[in-house]
Amino acid sequence: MASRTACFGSARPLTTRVCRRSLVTRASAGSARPQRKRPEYIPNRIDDPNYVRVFDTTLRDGEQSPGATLTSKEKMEIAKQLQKLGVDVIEAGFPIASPDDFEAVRSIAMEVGNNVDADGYVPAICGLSRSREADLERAWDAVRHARHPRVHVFLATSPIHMEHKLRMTPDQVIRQAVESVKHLRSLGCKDIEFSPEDATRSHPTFLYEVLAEVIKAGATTLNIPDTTGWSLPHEFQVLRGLITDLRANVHGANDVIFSTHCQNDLGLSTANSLAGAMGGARQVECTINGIGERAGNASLEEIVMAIALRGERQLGGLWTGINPVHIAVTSKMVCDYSGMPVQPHKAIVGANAFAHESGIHQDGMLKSRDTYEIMTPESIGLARASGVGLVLGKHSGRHALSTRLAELGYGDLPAERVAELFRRFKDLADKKKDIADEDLLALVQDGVHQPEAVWALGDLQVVCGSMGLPTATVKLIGPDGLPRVAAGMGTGPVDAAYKAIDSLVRVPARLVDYSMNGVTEGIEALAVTRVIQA
Ligand SMILES: CC(=O)SCCNC(=O)CCNC(=O)[C@H](O)C(C)(C)COP(=O)(O)OP(=O)(O)OC[C@H]1O[C@@H](n2cnc3c(N)ncnc32)[C@H](O)[C@@H]1OP(=O)(O)O
Ligand SMILES: CC(C)C(=O)C(=O)O
Repeated sequence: MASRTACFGSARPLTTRVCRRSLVTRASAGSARPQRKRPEYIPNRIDDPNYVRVFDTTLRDGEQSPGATLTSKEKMEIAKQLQKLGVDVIEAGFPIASPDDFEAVRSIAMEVGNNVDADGYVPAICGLSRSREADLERAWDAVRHARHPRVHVFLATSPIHMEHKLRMTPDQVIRQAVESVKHLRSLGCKDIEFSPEDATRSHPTFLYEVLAEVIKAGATTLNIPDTTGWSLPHEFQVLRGLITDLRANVHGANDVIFSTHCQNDLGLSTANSLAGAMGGARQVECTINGIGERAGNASLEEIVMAIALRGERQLGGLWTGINPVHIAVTSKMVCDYSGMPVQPHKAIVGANAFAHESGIHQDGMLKSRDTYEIMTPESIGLARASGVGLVLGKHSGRHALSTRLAELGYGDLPAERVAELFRRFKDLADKKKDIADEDLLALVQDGVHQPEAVWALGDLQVVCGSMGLPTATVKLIGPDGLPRVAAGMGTGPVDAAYKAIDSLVRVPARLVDYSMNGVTEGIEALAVTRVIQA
């Protein structure tokens, strides 16, 4: 236990240093690429043993999210953005699914798949296919004009899928998998990914057998899909054993890349993907914002930032070619085009990911940002909306309020005035969830321009509707501090209230005009009221 504490104690500052050096520098350099040059794209080999390929499947698995259909134009825009982000492989769709999907994959392969970026890099473009000749040919047709065309063929290997869905015996599955890989080879495809669907619920010896056979047939990437999100991270790490066995026993297994594809049914997709990478996978499949079938897929931004922040020291030196400064824009684009909103507390890209509402946190942030932030918003391409991202609300303290007031130009208010504003701010925050800048300005200006109160409002009750006369009952606290109550009737609720007030203050007047303009937004908004009496 003692050594564990020591380990965590010494790791934190180092992590922060890594973050500051490798991310903030990169973020401030705008669109600069990661400092290391990523290895050349070779289908079955990566020349840097620590480099993890990022395979983005937003346009395929992501699009399988119910309600997330993308048009071809939107897919093209996203693909271009994914290239900017630095993904290694773009799975652009499932070409047999529809003529439109075929066309989307084909045009992405032609355009993005041949667009050499400033560093001489072009992403591989991949099409998904079932283990059927017509599918394979359609997928190959769609991607073949890319500089690095890839076909991803899948066939389920778990007993439940083989028996109930495919209605095939294990022998038939092996034969069909091998024939598919060979067929792709015969078409001229040299970059072949094979996925034993539902791998994590497959029998380990059968899984081994299928993988060994497809390696011999010519597959270049072997993906281990956790199709139902069933796996636990420590189980995913046993991938190391599978890889070691295959490499020791199967000719050609040293020249293939292993991959993860983790669904999020138990919320473990990021953890499983990282465990897989620790186990030897050098490709991670993921989607922007974690969208995907059912509970979604592993989230690209989570995996990438975990590797960026912790890869150097805690993940054995792993790194990716992603330039995190493009994450925020990509996330927003996918959110807008897919219509899949990002939950506010989503890691990395949620609206609250860099927001601080509690007084103690805000105090810490004001003193030093790394008290509560392990990365900067700038590192993922977000400009801070204001100051250090403080959200003022009922848990905020004086430090945060004074800082925001100073940022709004009220840095020289006397201490008593700040104390009074703090009290009114807390009252308002009890009624209103977030206090916006406009709320604060209204509070400050209200105090500055208010005449001194002689009568104070105690309570007010108004009854009005389509039946009868509007009536108001008002309780006022007089100059002597004593309460007085009166009722009035009027042409409307405001007129009735003023009639009641008039009867108490005994300054006869007639309501001439009344208007109310919202200063802030929402149902708890502050408003400016204008009353003209004669
Ligand atoms: C785990 C995953 O995410 S896999 C990807 C899932 N994505 C999608 O399904 C989206 C796109 N899909 C589609 O547009 C359609 O399902 C199509 C065009 C692919 C197929 O449509 P249909 O021919 O009408 O078949 P349908 O979808 O109803 O049924 C699937 C068939 O494929 C078979 N099948 C499923 N997986 C595979 C596979 N990997 N290889 C070969 N056949 C398969 C099923 O057993 C079933 O066969 P059957 O018709 O002989 O019973
Ligand atoms: C096609 C495969 C990789 C897949 O999406 C899954 O198994 O979830």
